[in-house]
Amino acid sequence: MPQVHEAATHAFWLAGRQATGEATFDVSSPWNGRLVGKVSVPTDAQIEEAVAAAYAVRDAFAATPAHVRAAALDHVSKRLVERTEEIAQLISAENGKPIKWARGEVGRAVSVFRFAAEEARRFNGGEAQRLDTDAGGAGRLALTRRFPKGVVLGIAPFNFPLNLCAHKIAPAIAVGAPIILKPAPATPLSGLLLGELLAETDLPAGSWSVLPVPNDRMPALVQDERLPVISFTGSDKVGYAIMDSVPRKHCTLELGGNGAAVVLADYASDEDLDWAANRIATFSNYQGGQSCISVQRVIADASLYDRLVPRIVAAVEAQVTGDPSDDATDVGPLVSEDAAKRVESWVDEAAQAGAQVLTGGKRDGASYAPTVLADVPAGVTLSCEEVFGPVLTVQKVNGEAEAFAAVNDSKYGLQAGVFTHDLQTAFRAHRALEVGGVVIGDVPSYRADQMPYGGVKQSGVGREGVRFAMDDYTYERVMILTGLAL
Ligand SMILES: NC(=O)C1=CN([C@@H]2O[C@H](COP(=O)(O)OP(=O)(O)OC[C@H]3O[C@@H](n4cnc5c(N)ncnc54)[C@H](OP(=O)(O)O)[C@@H]3O)[C@@H](O)[C@H]2O)C=CC1
Ligand SMILES: O=C(O)[C@H](O)COP(=O)(O)O
Repeated sequence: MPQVHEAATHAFWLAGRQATGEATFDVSSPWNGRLVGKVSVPTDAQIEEAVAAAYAVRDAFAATPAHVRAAALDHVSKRLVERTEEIAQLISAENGKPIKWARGEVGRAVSVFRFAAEEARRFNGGEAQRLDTDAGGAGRLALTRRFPKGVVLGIAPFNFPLNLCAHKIAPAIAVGAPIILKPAPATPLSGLLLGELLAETDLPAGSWSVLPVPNDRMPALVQDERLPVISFTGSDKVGYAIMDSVPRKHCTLELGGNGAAVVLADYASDEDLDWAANRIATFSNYQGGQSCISVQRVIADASLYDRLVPRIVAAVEAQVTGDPSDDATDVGPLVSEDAAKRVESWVDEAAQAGAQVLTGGKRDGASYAPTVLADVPAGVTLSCEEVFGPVLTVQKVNGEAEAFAAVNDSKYGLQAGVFTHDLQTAFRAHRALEVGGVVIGDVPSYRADQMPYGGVKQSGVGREGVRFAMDDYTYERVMILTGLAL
């Protein structure tokens, strides 16, 4: 069985090579407090060195042949496959994520790098447009290709310590944009391990760095004019603070959500309700609910509400909680005891305001029991904010229009799931729901890594998903050829 590098001091990656700074911080398991590793913190001079190197290499990197970038991406993908078990254990140890979900995350990162390799080979063939549609354009042709906007600053959160780093790095390499990645301080080890794999490639020095920069030194990096693109995943509070502080930069913000699963009247057979209940229970609790597309709100038609809710409660109670390293565990701890205390306070607030706790509602250290609430009053925090914990609310509605209005009654708009068999309803949902993605016949928590992913309203701006992030990191530059025999 491969071993996680216990309590080793992890160097960071400065312009493609390992380096250490003057200080370190500890990374501990949220499950048992065990020290998982120590991480070296870059000094100001080292951060400057990484930025200067990325800036200096930007033109050369953009001009790298596609096969070089694709080969590097393929290499990382293959090495992730080879080291899957070790990396899954690392994710599980630093994040508290159950090992089966951690293995799934590594599998997704394998795909992200593979998709990026494929896209790198296809990217920028150019698009020709004849301009002789008017007399003034006779003999003229526009050739449009995309070029990097510049060095990318990627900021990743703790909930998918590997794959959300992959979603920043892989598209940047695919387009030839240098990237400086800041992993989340709670879970930096997976992002640093990605550096090990990148260091095995022929990518030019300076084209990538992984720097665990403390937050108090982030504003300077965010303001740095040599980094014109910021790709951030995390809370709306921090994301918008960053964007507001640099209004002239290109910011992609992938922020929170309070994902809704709608169960409509036609989804009423016993088989339908069992499927919906099981999917809802699984995906309100996966990664302890710490995914911005986890199910937070169930919006069920009144005609089936009384048959659905007991099934959901039973399926939630069947979730296996406990040690994240155990293959059988479905739900582990949250990222920290503070996070679990916050979830506890929101559930307690809702209960005091009249909500019924149908199951769960208990905390043990950093672990919070999978929880279902009904009759949650509109004004409480749980009704308005992203809970980011293993908690779901159930709500009764009359008909499709009321259900869709309830989904849209949120400041967030990331993804929604609609359980229906009706094609017309599916199209109406697609048109009516103010979200970045509508999943028909399943929960909102489905993300394929190659599809466009991102939100509207407070859920963010811009799209990730390999090709879409590549578009985001680049801009169109047109070349007009003249005097041609078109
Ligand atoms: N959309 C999503 O997937 C996510 C949503 N969230 C939501 O956010 C809540 C809080 O989680 P949290 O991890 O604190 O999320 P944050 O938004 O605070 O953190 C996300 C990333 O941004 C970093 N960061 C924090 N402050 C700054 C800053 N001023 N400048 C640059 N980078 C900064 C964080 O580092 P550091 O950890 O040191 O603060 C981390 O790497 C969650 O409960 C959840 O509701 C969180 C994570 C992901
Ligand atoms: O499945 C995923 O990739 C995540 O849910 C996306 O990450 P997010 O929770 O940060 O959106």
